Amino acid sequence: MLQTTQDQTHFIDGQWHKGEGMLFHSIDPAKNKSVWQGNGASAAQVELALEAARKAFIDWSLSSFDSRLAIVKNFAALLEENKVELSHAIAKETGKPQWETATEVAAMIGKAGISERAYLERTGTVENPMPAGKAVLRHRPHGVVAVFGPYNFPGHLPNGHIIPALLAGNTIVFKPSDLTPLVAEMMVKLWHKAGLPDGVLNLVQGQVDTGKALASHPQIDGLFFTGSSNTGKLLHEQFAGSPGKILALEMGGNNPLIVTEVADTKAAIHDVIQSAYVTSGQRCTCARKLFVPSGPAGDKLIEDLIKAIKLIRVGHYDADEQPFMGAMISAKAASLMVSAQRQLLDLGATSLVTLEQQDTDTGFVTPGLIDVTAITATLPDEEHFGPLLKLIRYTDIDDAIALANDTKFGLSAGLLADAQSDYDYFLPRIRAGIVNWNRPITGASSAAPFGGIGESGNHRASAYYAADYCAYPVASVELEKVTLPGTLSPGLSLDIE
Ligand SMILES: NC(=O)C1=CN([C@@H]2O[C@H](COP(=O)(O)OP(=O)(O)OC[C@H]3O[C@@H](n4cnc5c(N)ncnc54)[C@H](O)[C@@H]3O)[C@@H](O)[C@H]2O)C=CC1
Ligand SMILES: O=C(O)CCC(=O)N[C@@H](CCC(=O)O)C(=O)O
Repeated sequence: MLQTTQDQTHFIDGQWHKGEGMLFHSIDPAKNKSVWQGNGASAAQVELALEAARKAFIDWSLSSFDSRLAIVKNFAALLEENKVELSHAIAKETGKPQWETATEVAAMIGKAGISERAYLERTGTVENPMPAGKAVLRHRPHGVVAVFGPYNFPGHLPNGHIIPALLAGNTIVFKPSDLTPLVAEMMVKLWHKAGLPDGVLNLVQGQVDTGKALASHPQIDGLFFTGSSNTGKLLHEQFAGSPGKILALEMGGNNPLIVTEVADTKAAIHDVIQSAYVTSGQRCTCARKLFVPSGPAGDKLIEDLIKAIKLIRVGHYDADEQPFMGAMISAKAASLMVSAQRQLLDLGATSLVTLEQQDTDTGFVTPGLIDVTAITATLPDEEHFGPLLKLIRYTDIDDAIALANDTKFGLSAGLLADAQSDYDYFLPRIRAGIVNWNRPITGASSAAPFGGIGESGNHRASAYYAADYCAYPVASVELEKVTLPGTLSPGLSLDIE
């Protein structure tokens, strides 16, 4: 059922089509083997997908919430049935270890129930009595929306837009990352099997040209994007002058993690590693800057952190002894991390644990820790999307917080501190959409809003709040019969007979 062929690349109006655009393929970054190949969707095929979504919109949006929910539940049940196959495909296409991709599929399954609750709580129907009649709040779907997904969670993150969008009654054209087409194809096959009517969810695969054709098309009523800030900003520019279209951007971060005083240094080291190196540093929430106090306690923490980083197992996604870190998404992404490290060293940083690409044909890199204390004034405010953590030593917490906030991004931030008073000080001063205390800053909950400030997003938080951008409110005052009010406004008379 989940087999792939080159003739089944795009799913438009309930049918699989061969692509008419550029040939592209996805590569297993751990084994350097081709996983999937096909031709991207041409602009004409993108157009067909949008027409199909438009045609399907009326019936889908008028169907009952319960009937839409039933299909979402079928999909969740199919994910459960196919979880091993899907999690193995994610591992193969991204290099992430299978223990981790199993958690990705579990998050996808959990999204169904969470989105149902969010829909009812945030966008349900509310009635309030009025002196004459009642006030009713309802929500309507936007229409045809485009969903763009990133490669790092090729199942979970697009799914986090797709499920709430469908529950709200929108129809969709989905453009996944061109690095993970297999996972997208498998997901869409499961939706079809779940009973989604033709045209409600369409899949167009391809590279930037396909993305541009979709994002710039006048037929979309909205676009839900998870990906890099660079692409998100391009989309934002493209949407300028279209205030009637909804744009939800979930983008990158340059996230700080500050340590003050902690008794259990092993626990602190665990939380640092989980924040910086999980998914080989390829989470938007990953810690990029670690602030540790100057002095002997900080020195000891760093000494132990270095030892622990050197013990992190890096390896194949399917190894019997599972690694903590798999390969990065591509050999190119790995070599970009080596270059980023080189650039920081050239600026005057000191390597404490050197990130190394294990061979130039694969995405394997070892985790790195680099002391950038001497170059904070010239530190580039860039998201280095990989396992390279920058260390900054500080003496004054206000300086540390100021440096932590000295970024155009604002996605996640964390404090490791035993004193509640430290957190009380930190929380109102740090600028981020996710602020954690004594917990890793990765692994955000789908049951909470998920989004950042600055260039991390555009105030359209996802996860629990995705319901908000999937529907617009319609406020009505209603009275069953046209009725004359008891008192007329001054100056009005209806003595007309
Ligand atoms: N805030 C959040 O929720 C999350 C953000 N991210 C961010 O995503 C990035 C990694 O994902 P990537 O796949 O590299 O992102 P990306 O921006 O390269 O690609 C995202 C999607 O946009 C498409 N695309 C790329 N250029 C386009 C263009 N000019 N016009 C239209 N579509 C275009 C891609 O094909 C893909 O489907 C990181 O920056 C990470 O921080 C990742 C996960 C979660
Ligand atoms: O979208 C949700 O349901 C919750 C947010 C989430 O799962 N975040 C993950 C992955 C996102 C990323 O960082 O790429 C996390 O915070 O680890």
